[in-house]
Amino acid sequence: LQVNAEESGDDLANPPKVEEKLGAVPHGLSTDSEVAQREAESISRKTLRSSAEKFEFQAEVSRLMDIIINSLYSNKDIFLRELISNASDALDKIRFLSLTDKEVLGEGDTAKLEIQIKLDKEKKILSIRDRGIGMTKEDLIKNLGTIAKSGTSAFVEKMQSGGDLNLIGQFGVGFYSVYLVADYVEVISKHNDDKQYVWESKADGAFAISEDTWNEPLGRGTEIRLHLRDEAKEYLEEDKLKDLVKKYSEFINFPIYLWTTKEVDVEVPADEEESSEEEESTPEAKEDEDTEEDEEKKPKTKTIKETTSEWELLNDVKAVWLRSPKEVTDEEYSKFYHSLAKDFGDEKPMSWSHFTAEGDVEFKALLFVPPKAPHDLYESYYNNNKSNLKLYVRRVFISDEFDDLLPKYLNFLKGIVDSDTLPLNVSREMLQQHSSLKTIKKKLIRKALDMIRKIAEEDPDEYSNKDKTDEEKSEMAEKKGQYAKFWNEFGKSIKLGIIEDATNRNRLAKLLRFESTKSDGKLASLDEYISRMKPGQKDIFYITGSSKEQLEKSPFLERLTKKNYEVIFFTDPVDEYLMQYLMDYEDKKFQNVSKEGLKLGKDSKLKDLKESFKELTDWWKKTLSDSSKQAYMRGKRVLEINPRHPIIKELRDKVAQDNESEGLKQTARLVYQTALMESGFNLPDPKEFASSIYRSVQKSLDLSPDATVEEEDEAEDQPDSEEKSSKDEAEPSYDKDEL
Ligand SMILES: Nc1ncnc2c1ncn2[C@@H]1O[C@H](COP(=O)(O)OP(=O)(O)OP(=O)(O)O)[C@@H](O)[C@H]1O
Repeated sequence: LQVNAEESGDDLANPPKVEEKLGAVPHGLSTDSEVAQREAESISRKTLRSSAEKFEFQAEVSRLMDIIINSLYSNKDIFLRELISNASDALDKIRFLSLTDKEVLGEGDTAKLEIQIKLDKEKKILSIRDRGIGMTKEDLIKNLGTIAKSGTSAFVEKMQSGGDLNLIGQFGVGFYSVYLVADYVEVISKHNDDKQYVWESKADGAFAISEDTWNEPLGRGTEIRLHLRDEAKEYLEEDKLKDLVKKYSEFINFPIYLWTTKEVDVEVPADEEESSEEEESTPEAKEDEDTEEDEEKKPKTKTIKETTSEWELLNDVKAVWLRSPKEVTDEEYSKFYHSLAKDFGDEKPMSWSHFTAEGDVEFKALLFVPPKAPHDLYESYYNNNKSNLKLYVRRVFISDEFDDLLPKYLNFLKGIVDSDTLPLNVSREMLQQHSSLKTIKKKLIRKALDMIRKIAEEDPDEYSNKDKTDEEKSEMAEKKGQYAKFWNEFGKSIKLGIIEDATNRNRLAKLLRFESTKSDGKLASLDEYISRMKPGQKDIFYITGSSKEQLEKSPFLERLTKKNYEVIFFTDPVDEYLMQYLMDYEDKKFQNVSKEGLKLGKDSKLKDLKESFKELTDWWKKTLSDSSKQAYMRGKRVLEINPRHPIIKELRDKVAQDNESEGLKQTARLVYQTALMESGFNLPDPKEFASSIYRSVQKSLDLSPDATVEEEDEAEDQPDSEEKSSKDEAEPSYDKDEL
């Protein structure tokens, strides 16, 4: 008998009620046994189970809950999407584990990856259940109360300064929004590694945990029961819940079911007495006796109302990124972004890029530029490589914390990547090492930078739209000011990109914006700067400082503005650092106008040349003095250098082209090293070497010191000291006599 009982799963000491076995009692909602237990303990919703283990919430969490429970915030709906999103995350986690171990899913209903919502109008309970990963006792204690996440205090601060509760999900504390609508909450959870537990709290500073011996076993997963406040009764209406799921959770990748109850008309056999009574009491029946007689031969039926319940699927499980971009509307993209980014503000994403990459590595991706930067974008910038992209492999969610899918400076982007090329049944660590990731990253960067460039191109404030049709112009009007908005939110990321990403430096420099002496209070780009350069102006001038106002008073600036040169204001603390990396743009060098010895116009080339040779000569002299007797002896056999020497010729050509990539200094060093090698380490006489190269290069550039050091009109305007230093520099500092 016992063996049979075990097989059937029945507990003889505690036989389940017939209704439970048939599933007539809505799953997991308060059962009679629980009510009985609670009544026996004389516990009302005002007290927690006396037998439970009690815990105090961490102080910040407690403050957060106080804020939520006392909030007058009118949009209380948000709790549902937060719970559904948590349920979906838990399902993603178990599905991921099942890739390498099928057993974890269990069998029968437990293996169904779905979300169920049930309402109990009588007891005013709304419950949401998932068959996700579940929580162990320890998880319940840590996740729902004792470990405050970094977002907790940030969110509390935000709320205290009038922030929007709607953004709760972005701070990673979405669960607590349940207290917008409930005054008592139970979380029943079963993890594969532990027993089933109940967490409960009235948001009064404490929560309790008990091993669950009275509810229906969940198999695996979590059920959240919200005991709704009186003023939140609307969440017991099926239609309200259907609307909310449609509105907020349309893009959840697991089926969401609602247990719906309907009254339907059912034909049932009418009983004999009833039908004869009816016949007698109906006068018309007598009149139509003939017809009635005919009908009497048929079985008598009647229509009655019957209540039936069934699971109704509320969402269409579709992956937006798998659809063709032509089929997806702007509104759908926008809604998908909100659900993906847990950003339920009113604003649309600034832009998106939906594409399929083909070739060796195939993947689909959908990237978004959010309307606003998240609160903690730069907080842990230097030790956080995690991108905000969700990685899927063949529709299966793998991770949203994948390292290095995008470079750090693009971490403000949100989106998903779904690859068919990556393997499914390997660990996250192995996937992280997969060679295809490099290709994916490269393509994502390219697409991301294109998407940002388009924000600028479509912004009428950025480019003249005189060649556009009226229709195009009205479309563009919507995008007015978008790039300035982008720059305001994410400009720093672009600057960090210029610093970190040498490969894409030029592309990123195109996206750079700044104010300048000629930008008229607006933002300007480097291309605009170049288009306004004076004839003969070779360099891009900039000045750095803490504010535009302070810089406008700078005497260095005055010298240039007098001559109508445009000067860029770099006022962000990161700009100094940025300019160490951004050496040139479109063959134009950047010149800091507050550096000593600034030359305007073509003389800067000569200055560079002189600097190169001075450096070269210094280095040379040092080499000579450092070298041993042997080197000195070698040096005595002087290498004959003449202008026709191939190395000298190469140097001349490079200087004449003003080859930016090599740089004069590097070229000079290179030439000297090569000369050394070629001469078999016979060191030439430094004086002779320097002045002969100098002379020959000068000749080829036709730069006679006297004629070119200063533009004539400039010399007049120079303050005395600068004039002097310019003149000094006019003499080659490594002329024979000086050396
Ligand atoms: N249904 C659930 N199944 C399993 N674990 C859950 C469930 N709901 C919540 N949790 C756990 O509780 C934690 C806290 O949830 P909470 O909603 O406050 O934050 P979050 O899910 O991390 O972030 P967000 O609010 O952005 O969704 C989660 O990180 C998760 O570990």
